Amino acid sequence: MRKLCTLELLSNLKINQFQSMRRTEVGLLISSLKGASKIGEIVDVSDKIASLNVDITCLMVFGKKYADKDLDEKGFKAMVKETAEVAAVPNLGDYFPYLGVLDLQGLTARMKTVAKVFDDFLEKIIDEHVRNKEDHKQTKDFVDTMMAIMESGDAEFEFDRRHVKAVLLDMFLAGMDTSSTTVEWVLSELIKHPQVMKKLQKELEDVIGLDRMVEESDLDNLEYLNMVIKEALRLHPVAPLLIPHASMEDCVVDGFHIPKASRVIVNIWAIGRDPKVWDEAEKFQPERFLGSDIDLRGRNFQLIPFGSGRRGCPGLQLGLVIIRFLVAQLVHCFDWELPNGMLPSDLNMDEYFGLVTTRAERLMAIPTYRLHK
Ligand code: HEM
Repeated sequence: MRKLCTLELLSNLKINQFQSMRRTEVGLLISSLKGASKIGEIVDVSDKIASLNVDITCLMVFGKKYADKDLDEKGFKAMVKETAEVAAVPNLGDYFPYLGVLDLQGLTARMKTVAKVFDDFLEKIIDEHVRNKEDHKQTKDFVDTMMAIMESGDAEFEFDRRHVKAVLLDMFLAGMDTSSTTVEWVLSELIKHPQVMKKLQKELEDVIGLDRMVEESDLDNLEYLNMVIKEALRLHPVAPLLIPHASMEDCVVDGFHIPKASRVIVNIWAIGRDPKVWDEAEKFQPERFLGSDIDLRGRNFQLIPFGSGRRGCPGLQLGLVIIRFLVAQLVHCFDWELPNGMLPSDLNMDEYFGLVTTRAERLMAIPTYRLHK
């Protein structure tokens, strides 16, 4: 199943097919921020980024944008937040199975409610795709791709409508919060460190100039941008405990005996701030990656925001394209100021813990447009 997703949904070819969609959607965000810039409006940046990511994810997975009310009266962001929260809370039933049936924390009940909402929504979307099957779309969304595999019978394992729904939900949840939360953290760190912001803007000016907007094809030429993103992911890995793993064999790690079938939780948040590994670990200093070959692909265990190995994130490439493109646009097109004369150093960086760890407070800021056109 994982191989199928990697090859059919998250390959470079598939990522590139959605490039013009991302360009259009990010363009819409920039236009709306430009409007805010004209009147000096304070913008809820967290909300703007999250909404953009809901749209990008819906278009890629389901083929069209959905309004909040299409999911449930609570809406997408609230339901995704609820899912991440329920999934992250330690469940007593996992540790004392005889307590599981009692559901003392009410987690099973909450999970069932969330599952029903998503299931109804996915059933509706699949039915729509079946009805409109004859439409000849230029780019197949994830539902089309999964349904085609199901109908062809080519999968070498059981693959029916239940599996299609499971993959769609996985892709939707995994892709939604992670990229937008990372962009929020990167932008927060940049606003908090104006000298880093200036240096990144200078790179963007040198490579792109001020007469046109950034394109995805520019991203490989933006070295400092990559360093900034690595540094933000070191301090703010959005999945601070990765996803729980299980040891397949008895093993010894760093002198600790880990019996087969133990639940293993890797605290990458702590690794990212470990003073034994990083100089001045608490400081935001993208320059630490200058000339270093540490990358984000899971080879360097001191920096594994996407996990590592066979269960590492298969959406890494897609996630990085979205983050790099969006951060580059936001920083290239605008200067950012905090509201009510707040100093950058006073920006609150508290975290709100969940499977995905977000900012505790929304990021509010005033954009000023800085391109020539
Ligand atoms: C900033 C963006 C992202 C970050 C930081 C991130 C991070 C992670 C992490 C830490 C894991 C767990 C790895 C482990 O436990 O070893 C994971 C798993 C996963 N990610 Fe991502 N991810 C991002 C974006 C995406 C996107 C865009 C998608 C797809 C649309 C995606 C799909 C998945 C899936 C399906 C898994 C489960 C893989 C498995 O269990 O085998 N991720 N991700």
